[in-house]
Amino acid sequence: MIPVTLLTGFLGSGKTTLLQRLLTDPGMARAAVLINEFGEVGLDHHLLDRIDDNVVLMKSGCICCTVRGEVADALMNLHSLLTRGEIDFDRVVIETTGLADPYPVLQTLRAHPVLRSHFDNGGVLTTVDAVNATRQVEHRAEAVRQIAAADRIVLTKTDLAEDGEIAALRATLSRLNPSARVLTNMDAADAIVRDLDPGVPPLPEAEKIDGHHHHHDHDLNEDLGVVTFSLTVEENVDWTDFGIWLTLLLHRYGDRIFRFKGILAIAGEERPVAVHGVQHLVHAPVHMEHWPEGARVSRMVFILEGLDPERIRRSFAAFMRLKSVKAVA
Ligand SMILES: Nc1nc2c(ncn2[C@@H]2O[C@H](COP(=O)(O)OP(=O)(O)OP(=O)(O)O)[C@@H](O)[C@H]2O)c(=O)[nH]1
Repeated sequence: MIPVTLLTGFLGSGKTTLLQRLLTDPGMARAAVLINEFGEVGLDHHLLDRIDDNVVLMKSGCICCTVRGEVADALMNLHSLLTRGEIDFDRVVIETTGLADPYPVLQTLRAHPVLRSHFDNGGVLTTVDAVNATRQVEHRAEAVRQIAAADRIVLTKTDLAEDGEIAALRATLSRLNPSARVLTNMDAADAIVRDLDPGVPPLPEAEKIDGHHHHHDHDLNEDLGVVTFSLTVEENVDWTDFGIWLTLLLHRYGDRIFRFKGILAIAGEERPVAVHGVQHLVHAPVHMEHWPEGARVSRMVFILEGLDPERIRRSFAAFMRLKSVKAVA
């Protein structure tokens, strides 16, 4: 399986600049790059030094309508070139336009009948502009979605921001997506590349979750805004029931669930099982070796938009017939 890393981030947040730097790392020597740009004529590829057969430019008028098809076609092309021995690559990086929601691309990778057997989720890397992100997060839903979907965040333009601004932004990021690892443009390319594949998603430490974060988003015009919250359960969870509950939940509210991650104590399983997903998409569950912090307690984290966390807590407790479900504040 070939990992596909999604490089996303708001307009002008430094995706191309970062990509250019990452491509100098030996770990990226055999990366194929897809660039998906908004607008008639792509420019970004001119900015990348390494223009060769492995860099494919996708032009996309309206990202929402065409991204799935374009990405799928481009990956299919890459794969047939690979099997014919015309090019060689061991990973793919897709740079999306600054206005893209990463979710459709993740979903394409997962659901496409052919792609799903060749390509794997290689993680979402989101660039966050230390100078402008605070404002973007307040006004633009895409910016929040990109941060929520991230496995790794790279803070860019930290050289232009005050220490206080950076600290405040880090606090905002850890509320919006407590489990994303945050690096900066000051980190060496190899440190960022080494860290690309998400593997088992790290869950936030309990103390990092600070309950309900209310964030007003003018575009969404939802009273509740974006809320991050977590649930803990002491009793074992029945895997089949959980699957049904999660399917029903995502079917009904997937659009409003930017991200969820969980470590579950499954009845009949010694080891913890990690689950995670983005909107309607659930990644394959992973068996972990150890319980983080030693305790066998199920924990789930949700990043919601316009959805009352209490509704999720109640539905989970009722459907699963569990008594010990707590929302962590
Ligand atoms: N000072 C400074 N400037 C940066 C940094 N990263 C990016 N820039 C500048 O910010 C501008 C936008 O960077 P790009 O890499 O083109 O951003 P992008 O996210 O690819 O932009 P779009 O594709 O238009 O969304 C360029 O002028 C970069 O030189 C950084 O870490 N520090």
